Formats: sequence, structure tokens, C-alpha cells
Amino acid sequence: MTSRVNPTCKLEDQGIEGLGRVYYNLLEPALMTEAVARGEGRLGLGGTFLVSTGAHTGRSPKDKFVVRTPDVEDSIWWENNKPMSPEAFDCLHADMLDHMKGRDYFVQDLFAGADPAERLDVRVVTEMAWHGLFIRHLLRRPQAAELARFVPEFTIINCPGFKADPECHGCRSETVIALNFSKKLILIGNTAYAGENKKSVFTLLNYLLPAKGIMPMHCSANHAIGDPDDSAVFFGLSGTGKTTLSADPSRVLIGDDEHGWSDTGIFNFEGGCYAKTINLSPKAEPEIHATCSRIGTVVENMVFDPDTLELDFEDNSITDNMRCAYPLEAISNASPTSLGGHPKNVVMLTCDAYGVLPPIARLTPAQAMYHFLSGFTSKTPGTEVGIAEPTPTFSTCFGAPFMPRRPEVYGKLLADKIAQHGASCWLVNTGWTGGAFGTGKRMPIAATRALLSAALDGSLNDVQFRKDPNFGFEVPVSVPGVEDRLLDPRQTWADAAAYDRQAAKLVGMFSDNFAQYLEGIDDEVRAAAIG
Ligand SMILES: Nc1ncnc2c1ncn2[C@@H]1O[C@H](COP(=O)(O)OP(=O)(O)O)[C@@H](O)[C@H]1O
Ligand SMILES: C=C(OP(=O)(O)O)C(=O)O
Ligand SMILES: [Mn+2]
Repeated sequence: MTSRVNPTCKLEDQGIEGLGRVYYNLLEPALMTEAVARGEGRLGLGGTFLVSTGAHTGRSPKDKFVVRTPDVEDSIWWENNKPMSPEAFDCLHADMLDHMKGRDYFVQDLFAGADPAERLDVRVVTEMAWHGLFIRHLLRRPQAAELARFVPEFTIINCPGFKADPECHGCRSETVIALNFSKKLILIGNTAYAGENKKSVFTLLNYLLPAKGIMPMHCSANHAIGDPDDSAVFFGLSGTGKTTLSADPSRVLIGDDEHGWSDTGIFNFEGGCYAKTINLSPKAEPEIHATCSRIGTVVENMVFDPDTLELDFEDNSITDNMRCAYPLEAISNASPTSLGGHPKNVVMLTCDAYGVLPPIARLTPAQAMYHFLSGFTSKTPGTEVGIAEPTPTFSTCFGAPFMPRRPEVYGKLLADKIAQHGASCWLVNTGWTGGAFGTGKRMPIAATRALLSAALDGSLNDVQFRKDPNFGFEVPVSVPGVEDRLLDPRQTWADAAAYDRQAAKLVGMFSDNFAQYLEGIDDEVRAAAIG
């Protein structure tokens, strides 16, 4: 055993026995040293850690399971979460423990949740030293004194070298992500994509927090400089711009991906960020770009020159989903507390590959609920196995793959909090303009930023709005710093009739999708659905 602080709870106390060497709570330099010594990757410029994850370079949602135990039977949304029988899980667990015998493991005891009242003590046991480094960057790092009395509430075991057997493990392939809420255990096998670790913790909190009246959100968050009470959240599925847009030099970063909204305000679940690096521009995203040459940053699946170690941000030959992971402190304007007041602005980011939605729209609370439940956006290439180009989808709550409960549970919590705190709501299209994917182009980041700044500082409320004929929400006509034409997508298309046809098609898709929510919904939201 190698340990920084003598662990209160050893792996043996959790029934994990017969391992090789176990490294408890190593700090970043030791994790990097071990990772390099084991040939998991190599050091990059500025002291980064360069790694490729092999066959899995994105999440495997089809291989993710929730164990169907009696205590979760009624609360899980089974249409969205694949069930695994408790017997199959026990077999998987036993076989994984067997696989672990004689091998070395890395244990990181971390917190999920910046609010001390709500945090969850999570132990992450990894076969790969760099996964220890990754999750140490991503979750919240306890002080030595906190570590000394740390008792894990939930445990994640991640063995990329373990191959599941669908016959006895009740899974689909050799890859498995199995969440057992009753046994407080998550088992991950046969994938080295680091994102599975953090999104497992997110899924877990999405299950636990609603029971405490806390709204878990797939969103980034920031606040005005000097005023944590002027906070904003940015909901969005992977690739919509949560990480990019929350790292705004004129605001304080709270977090880039997962937050909770409690009676006292918002709190980050995490202690770090996981940014996409494809085409990352030092001009458009200087803070994130700088993390790619910072000591300790994990650079995942990026192509680099073997002689100079120079990273190639344009080369997507490994994957479009190339990433860097770093602690929040790596961003100069990050909040030291990761907390904020009740959001004054709730932004829903959508990446519309059809080029129909305007770059920004003001929503009534009922419209916000309609769009939150709809979750229209596109899946971004590489983020999930098998996604090769932007693929339109309705991903409820802007994060369906991570929602164990029914959408209405999250919808109701959010609607209540928006009403209680009077938050302004916005829909922001960071996707295509001037045509659909293939003919148009991606919304310029500078325009999105200018529109968001105006929304967040309140100045957008002073401009003139028009009512969108397709969706009924309000769209600004003119905003300083943004080309007028861009605000009206119909004007950006070469063929206005083609825009109208595409818009009508999208309205139809929204309406077909929303049919599942009409029963039992508030009258105002039903009215928003009809337009
Ligand atoms: N208008 C835009 N707004 C936000 N991101 C944009 C925009 N145009 C292009 N992008 C790119 O889209 C990607 C957004 O990814 P990211 O911020 O990591 O999303 P998320 O955190 O929601 O998964 C980045 O690669 C960013 O450079
Ligand atoms: C880590 C992920 O999240 P995001 O792209 O939202 O940062 C992911 O989807 O795998
Ligand atoms: Mn992100």
C-alpha cells in the first residue's frame, strides 16, 4: 500500500482483496509519474500528460445499465435506462473482483458537490494511474484532514482491462457501465474514455438530489465579477458550448458541466473542467487553449508531433471528441468557492443542425419548460460511439443519457425554482446559420458571446423584439455588436422558401416529440407547445 494519508476505509474493508499494489490518494505529480512509468501515455509540452484511450474515444450510452433493485423500481425512468438484473450485477461484480486480483489500483477519495451540506463522498478505484489523475482534476479534492476521516458513500471501480460477458453479466457487449444505486457501486469495464467516470458521478447525483429537493442540472455556470448573486446557468447537451461559453473573461467561472440548484443557490458538482480541443483557437478561447500546455493537464486523444510534441488542434484523425481535463484553478477567473446565488438568467443552449432557430430568443417560463422537456439539439460527432456528424435529437433536460428519473421530475423542480426566483430564460442556438449543416456554417462564437453578454447584463431587455412565427418566442431585432441579419435566420438562408420548409419540418418534429409530455402538463406549457 502507498498512501498519502492513512485511509480510514481500506479496499479490504469493502471486500476488494488480493490486489497487487494499492495507491491511495496520490497527488498529481505521483499519479503522472506512475502513469508514465506504466506506459499509459507520455509527458507533453509544459508538463501535460498525453494519452490515447484506444477503441473508446467517446461515451458508450448503449452499454450503460441501471440495476433493477426493488427500492429503485418506481423511481427510475426505465424507458430511458437499460435495466440490469441484481443477479447479473452480482456476477459482474464477482468477476470484476476476480479480474482485479494481483493487479495494481489507484484510489482517489473525492467529493462531488461544492456545497458542504450536499456533497457526496465518492471513492474512485482505477486500474489506470491517469484515470486517477483525471478524476482528481474533475471532482473536488478534500483537504488532508478531511481525507483522514473519509468514508466512501459511493464507489466507482473502473477496469478498462476487464471484458464483460453479455451471457452472464446481462449486458450488451464487452463494454459495461453498471450503476447499482442500492449497493452504492458503479462498475465500468472495457472502456478507457475518461468521460465515463465523470458522467457516472453526474448520473448518480441526478438520481440522489431530486429526493432532497435539489435540481441537478447538465449546465455550466458563471457569475458577474464581484457579485456571486448575479449568476447564470447554461444548459446544454455535449458540444453545445457549456464549457466554451462559461469560460468568459468578463464573468467568474463556477463550473463547466454539472451543477445543483438548492434552496441556497447553485453549486458545482465538480472541481475541474473537461474541454473539447478540436479546432480550439487561442484567439476565441484563450483560457482553455492555455490549459493545453499547463502542468498536469490531461490531454486526451490529440495528435501531436512525436519530435516537437506540438499538439495539432485540427487533426481529428483519432476522434472529433479530443479533450483536455484540468482543475478549475487552471482558469484564472474561476470562483474559489464554486458557488453562486439563485440564477438571474437560465440559458438553454441548443446546437441546431437544421439552421432554423435564431441565435437567441427570450422565453416565458412556460416556453422555457417546453424547451427544457423537449431538449432539442444535435449530438456532436465523437461524443457518443457511432455519431459521425451533427445528429439532431430531442434529448430531454438537455442530457437524457444522464437522467435516471422521469423528465417531469426535473421539469417540475426547474419550473418551481424559475418561478420562485424570477429567473429570465433564453434559448441560444450555437449550431448552424445560413443553412443547415452541410450548406450553412457554425454560429460565430463572437456573436454568441455578444448576445449572451447583452442577455446577462440586462441590456438585451432594452432592445426591440419580434415574435417568431414558428415557435412563438421573442427574438431581438437588433443588438449592438451583432449583424442584424444573423438575428433572423430566415434572412441568412440563400433560399427563404427552403428555410420555411425546414422550419415547418422542425415545428412538426417538436410537436410529435412533445406529445409524450402533454398529459399532466400545466396549461401554460401546453399553450407554449401549441405556439
Ligand atoms: N457559437 C458557438 N458557441 C459555442 N461553441 C461553439 C460555437 N461555435 C463553435 N463552437 C465550438 O463548439 C464546441 C462546443 O463545445 P463545448 O463548449 O465543449 O460544449 P459542451 O461543454 O456543452 O460539451 C467547441 O469546440 C467550440 O469551439
Ligand atoms: C464529458 C462529456 O460531456 P460534455 O461534452 O458535456 O462536456 C460527454 O458527453 O462525454
Ligand atoms: Mn463541456
